[in-house]
Amino acid sequence: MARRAPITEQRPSSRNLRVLARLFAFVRPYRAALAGALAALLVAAGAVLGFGLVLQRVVDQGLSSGSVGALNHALLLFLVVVTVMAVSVAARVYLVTWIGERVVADIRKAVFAQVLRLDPTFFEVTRTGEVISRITTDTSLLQVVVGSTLAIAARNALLIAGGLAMLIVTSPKLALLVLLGVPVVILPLWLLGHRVRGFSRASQDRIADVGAYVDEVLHGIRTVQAFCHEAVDRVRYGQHVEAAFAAAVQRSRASALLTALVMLLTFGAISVVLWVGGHDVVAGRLTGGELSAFVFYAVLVAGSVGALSEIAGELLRAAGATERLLELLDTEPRITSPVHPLALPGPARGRLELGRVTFRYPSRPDAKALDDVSFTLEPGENVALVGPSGAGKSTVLQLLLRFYDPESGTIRFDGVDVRDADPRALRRRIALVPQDPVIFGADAWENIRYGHESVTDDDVRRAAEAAHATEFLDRLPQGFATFLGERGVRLSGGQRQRIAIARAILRDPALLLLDEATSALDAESERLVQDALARLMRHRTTLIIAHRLATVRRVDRILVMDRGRIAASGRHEQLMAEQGLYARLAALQFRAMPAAETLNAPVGA
Ligand SMILES: Nc1ncnc2c1ncn2[C@@H]1O[C@H](COP(=O)(O)OP(=O)(O)OP(=O)(O)O)[C@@H](O)[C@H]1O
Repeated sequence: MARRAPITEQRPSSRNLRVLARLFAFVRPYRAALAGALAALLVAAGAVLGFGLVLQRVVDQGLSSGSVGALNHALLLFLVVVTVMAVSVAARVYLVTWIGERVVADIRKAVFAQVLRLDPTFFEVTRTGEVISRITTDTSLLQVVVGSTLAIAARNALLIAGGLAMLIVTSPKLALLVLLGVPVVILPLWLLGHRVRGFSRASQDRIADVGAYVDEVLHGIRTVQAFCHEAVDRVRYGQHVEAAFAAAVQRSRASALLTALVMLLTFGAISVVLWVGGHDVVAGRLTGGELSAFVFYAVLVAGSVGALSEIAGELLRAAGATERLLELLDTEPRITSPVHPLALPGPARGRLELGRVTFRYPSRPDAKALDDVSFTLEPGENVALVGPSGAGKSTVLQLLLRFYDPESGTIRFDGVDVRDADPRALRRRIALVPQDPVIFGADAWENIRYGHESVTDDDVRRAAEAAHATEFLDRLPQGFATFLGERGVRLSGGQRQRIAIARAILRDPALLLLDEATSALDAESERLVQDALARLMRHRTTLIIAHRLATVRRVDRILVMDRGRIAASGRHEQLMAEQGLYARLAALQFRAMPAAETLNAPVGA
């Protein structure tokens, strides 16, 4: 369980704004809804500003004049403004949330589709938990931002602009006073706000650590328990949690201080305005209504400035999340289809040719996993790969499926260099029966049909019969409709293999890749699996990583691999007679464990 590097570090915020602009590309398809939301936003902001005027009327005409009619009139106006505001706010909330949810749904789909395109190298250098967190947490963060924060920001910006205008209209002198006071209020808040944001980021990173640790431990929970490692994990997890707590406390402290400062400074400023304005009212230079309206606008502007600075942090966080998502969307898979892929000749014959293939795993550039490997599989030929652990057998299969490209040399399938073909077309002609087949959380029909959705139930059943899988599938509670996989019925190793064989039978591939299970099955399962495999391999080009004597005896040819090279090739008897690596492996294994018949233990053990 090696720790792998996170994909991105935090970047400076100047890039973040550009990133938010790119996010707009996802909003563009919903222009109509966006226009509606903007209109609602403008009307609502207008209504709020209108309140000040209504207030001024209520005080000057209703209250000061003592006329009940004027008061009624002013309050009626008040009700009209309230209604307009309520309706426009409702429209704004609905439309903006809708856009947010819609955009996030689109981004989730785009990111997931992208992740499915990426090649194994990406997953080797990226923690799975991190990819999952990008698709879930990062997109949720975006949803909050697109679905509310951005609208709140726009609303506050409008209120600030409109409020300032109304301040000037109501009393230019007091407005000038307020404007002079703004830097005094804003500067300390801005400075402290900056610190709070830094703490928030630190706190988020700590929370990500907590998540990553849980992910790692839960994935390896059986190993953790088998090695009685729980106490160590408990302590380490505790440390991560405490670090997250400490970071959160630091953030809360700064943010509490910020809140107090906001209140003191804004209300202090308002009291100065009230004091100066009050003198003007007493001297008759200003009406009571004007002063009321002025204070209303001043509070509105100050509140909006405060709200804007608060959500600035959230916007930055969202910019970070967006950047990580966009980076994922921009990642180009290393294995791609050429612009004009060569069609593989039809009908498929299943001829395979490796010419001087050398390959290193991108994550281990210092070691050659395959070193100048050449061999040919003629159509219909059954060939076994044997060799000690780490010899490169699985690597050959990975390259044939084109999960990686060789560093030098070529791989030809039916005469076409696999790099010139569409990888999907190539993979459709190949079936892989892995050592430990994956069973998905679906019923048996779907598990066998996997990747071959168009075939009928009858075909699935026939494949299952040929794979000796009907025997156990029919005995399940709901037969083939029984839910298998993680949260369904757990299948035994032999049963999983037979499902995988049924899958391969259904694909009817030109090339069959088989990674024989190392663990010994009971005699009955073993016989059924071997029998199913034998049928599948008949008249079909097959490359099999063989661990069993029964298998190597049956194949046309054996390739012995050692340290990334082909050390020898031939039939079992021939290789035994050569007294080389194969004979040594065989002697060690067959003498020690004649029943298990395992071939690929380390040499010289
Ligand atoms: N994803 C990977 N990244 C880096 N190195 C790898 C990766 N997979 C395998 N290797 C290395 O490549 C070499 C060949 O590995 P490979 O899995 O092909 O051996 P193998 O013959 O199939 O062994 P086994 O019988 O134990 O499965 C080994 O040294 C292994 O450590």
